Amino acid sequence: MLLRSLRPVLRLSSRSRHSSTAAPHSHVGLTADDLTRLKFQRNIGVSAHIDSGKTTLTERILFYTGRVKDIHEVRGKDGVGAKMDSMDLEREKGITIQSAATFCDWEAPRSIISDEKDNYAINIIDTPGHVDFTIEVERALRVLDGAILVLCAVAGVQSQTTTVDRQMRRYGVPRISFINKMDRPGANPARIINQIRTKLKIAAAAVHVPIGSEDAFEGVVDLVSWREIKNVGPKGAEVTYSPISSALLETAQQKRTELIETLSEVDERICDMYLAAMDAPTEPVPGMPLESSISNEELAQAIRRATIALKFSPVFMGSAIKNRGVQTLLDGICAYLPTPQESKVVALDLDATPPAEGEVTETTVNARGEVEVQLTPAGKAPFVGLAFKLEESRFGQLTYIRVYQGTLKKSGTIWNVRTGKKVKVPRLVRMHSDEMEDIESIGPGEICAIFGVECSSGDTFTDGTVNYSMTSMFVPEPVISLSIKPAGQETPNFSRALNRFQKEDPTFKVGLDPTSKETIISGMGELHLEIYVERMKREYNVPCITGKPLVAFRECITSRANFTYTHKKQSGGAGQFAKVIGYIEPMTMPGEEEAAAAEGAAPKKKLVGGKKEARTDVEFENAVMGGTVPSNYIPAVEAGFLEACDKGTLSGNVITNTRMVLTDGGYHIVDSSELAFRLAAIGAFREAFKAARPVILEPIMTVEVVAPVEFQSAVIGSLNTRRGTIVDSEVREEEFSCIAEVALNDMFGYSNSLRGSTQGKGEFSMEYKNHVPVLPHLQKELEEAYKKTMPAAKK
Ligand SMILES: Nc1nc2c(ncn2[C@@H]2O[C@H](COP(=O)(O)OP(=O)(O)OP(=O)(O)O)[C@@H](O)[C@H]2O)c(=O)[nH]1
Repeated sequence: MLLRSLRPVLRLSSRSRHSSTAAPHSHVGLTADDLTRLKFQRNIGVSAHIDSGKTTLTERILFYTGRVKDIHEVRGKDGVGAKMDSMDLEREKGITIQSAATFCDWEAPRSIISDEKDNYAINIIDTPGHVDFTIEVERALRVLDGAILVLCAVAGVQSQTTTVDRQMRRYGVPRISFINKMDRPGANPARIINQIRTKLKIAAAAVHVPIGSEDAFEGVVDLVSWREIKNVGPKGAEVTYSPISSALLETAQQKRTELIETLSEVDERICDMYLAAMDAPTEPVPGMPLESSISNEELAQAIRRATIALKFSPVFMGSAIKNRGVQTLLDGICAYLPTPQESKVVALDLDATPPAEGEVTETTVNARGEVEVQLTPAGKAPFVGLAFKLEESRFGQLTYIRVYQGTLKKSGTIWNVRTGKKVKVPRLVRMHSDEMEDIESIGPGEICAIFGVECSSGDTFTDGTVNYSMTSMFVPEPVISLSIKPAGQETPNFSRALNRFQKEDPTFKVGLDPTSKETIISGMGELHLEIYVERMKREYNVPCITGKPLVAFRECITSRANFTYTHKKQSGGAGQFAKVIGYIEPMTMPGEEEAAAAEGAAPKKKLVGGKKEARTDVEFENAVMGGTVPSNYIPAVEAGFLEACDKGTLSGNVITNTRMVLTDGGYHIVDSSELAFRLAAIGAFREAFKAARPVILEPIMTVEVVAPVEFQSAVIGSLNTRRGTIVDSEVREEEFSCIAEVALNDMFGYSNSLRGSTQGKGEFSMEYKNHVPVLPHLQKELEEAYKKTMPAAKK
């Protein structure tokens, strides 16, 4: 079927005017071998809010699939720690910091009720839950075909669940929801499903009914295969199947009907079957609901179709820690999540030029005017792979690659599309957390790692016969920074470590404060930076002293302002002359763009791989007519504008959301130069900036606090004193949660204060929401503080 669906696309590219490079190779179709391999291949991620049990669940998956011999708990008493938390810091803190890749094999039923089994190969990436490490989730989802969204049976949809949901939408990743911790007091799956529907706005329905609750949670009724599934024996390794007991039959019938009804809203085929069953009810199969004319297999197919079409999420239930429901989830992964062939993967053809305006062509061009090609996961197609994660290992740089088409071979040669460099693949491995297995070659749809290849995160590799680039990942801007210096003598290890971290993690940035000459590191939160400072000490033997964390303020304008500026210098030798006329204006009103991004809109960042990364939050437009500024000086004006945007004049922070339009100007035949135009642009911009009612912006965070109910007023009181706005709160049986929006600047020291006010029982998480203008008194303070750091002449 896929061959059929791909064919039109391939034909289109071969017919298209410009896809001369793409066309011949695109004809490489999928062989029978490819089809079989892909059918039994799954690439999935495990993502969720902090502490939902992702690592505990992955540990079970590895145990039941035979990848690890025993189960070790996160912060377990045996002191070993979970396999996927391989860093010492992760094991000490009991949190996942880096995503870890592994793979396993699973024998899943051939059809939903069949006793015959097929062997599936599953690549799994366990991702961190903490928002400070969100880039890890971002890059994992970029290369995965499906995901398990883990939710706590008590806490349900939490702040980071919504972030992960947004990331899944951004990359079009279908997901199974897994309600974990069904053993907890207060577990309430119906409430969680309702939250998935209302808060994540996706159709969802249970495919399970729990058997027993809290401590007595024993297993599930599977509504599709219509039987009870329980785990027995040591570590729940044995799975037993039995008919549904009479006590649960009625609930199961209702829930199966609910499942079919929910599916009918998003899948036409099951809707027709459901209506037909309603119109002419057949004699119900004893013990089955009314619409029993819909077979188990038809129901399973409908779930699969709707899940892959991103319209539905089947909800599984279990308790990872009590070893319940994990094997059934594995069966679900194989049954409902897509094969690599079913995920549409698009690359940019850098050799193709987009068709002229008005030209009728079948070339696919995206919103940025780039020509897109669809990749075919055929083993014989030209190799295309994406380096999505870098890691320093004992043997040198380890680069994780998702192979999209073609085959990657050990000792083969590959091209880095961004740098144009040819490199040999000295060693090819499959990763199992921090262990690896050497392999000779790897086919499309797979995830592997290569050694000793210099590249950056996000680079595309090909076999050199195609010039394709995978589109970029969304990279959030840092919100916090601090100064750092070695505690002792500065050794080369200091900059070596910072360079490496920067290369591995695009959300970690290193800069130099031009005034204080201090090294400044910035990132996604206090924990993010704290982890890197700790790693400097442990991995590079460079203990460091850090300054107070500072919020990443930004500056922007709020109105339009015109400029007419002449840069003139006549002091012996050649003179300098450049005149620029135009205006600056806000691109959107402050906060608007972030709000759009928060809704899951396509990221505005340009390519990370393939072309040079460029700023897209500021814009330059050349509207000069009649050559009053010769075209060879225009790039210099743009460069001047961008340089001016690096440092605002209010507080020295980066300027954002600003467009400069050059409409007119003047030049001198002898005295004009690129330098003169660059300086003119800087001068013009600074002058117009003052007139355009500039403001300083600060990051606002969405903060979620969960604590026992008795501390509710203490928690709300402390959020109020931090100028927080409570946007949502929920009281459950014993605990309550509340969501507030608070300026990051007011959140310093919050973890200590929360610990104090809740006897250590409260937990919080926060994530970046948007930047908004600071209050006038803070703006004044920041401006004054900045003026004091300026040399006297510049004030
Ligand atoms: N009651 C109960 N506790 C669980 C269950 N699964 C995990 N836990 C506990 O929840 C805590 C967090 O588990 P992890 O597996 O580290 O969660 P995580 O989502 O990987 O955490 P991060 O990666 O740090 O976000 C640990 O103390 C686990 O023992 C479960 O099914 N029931």
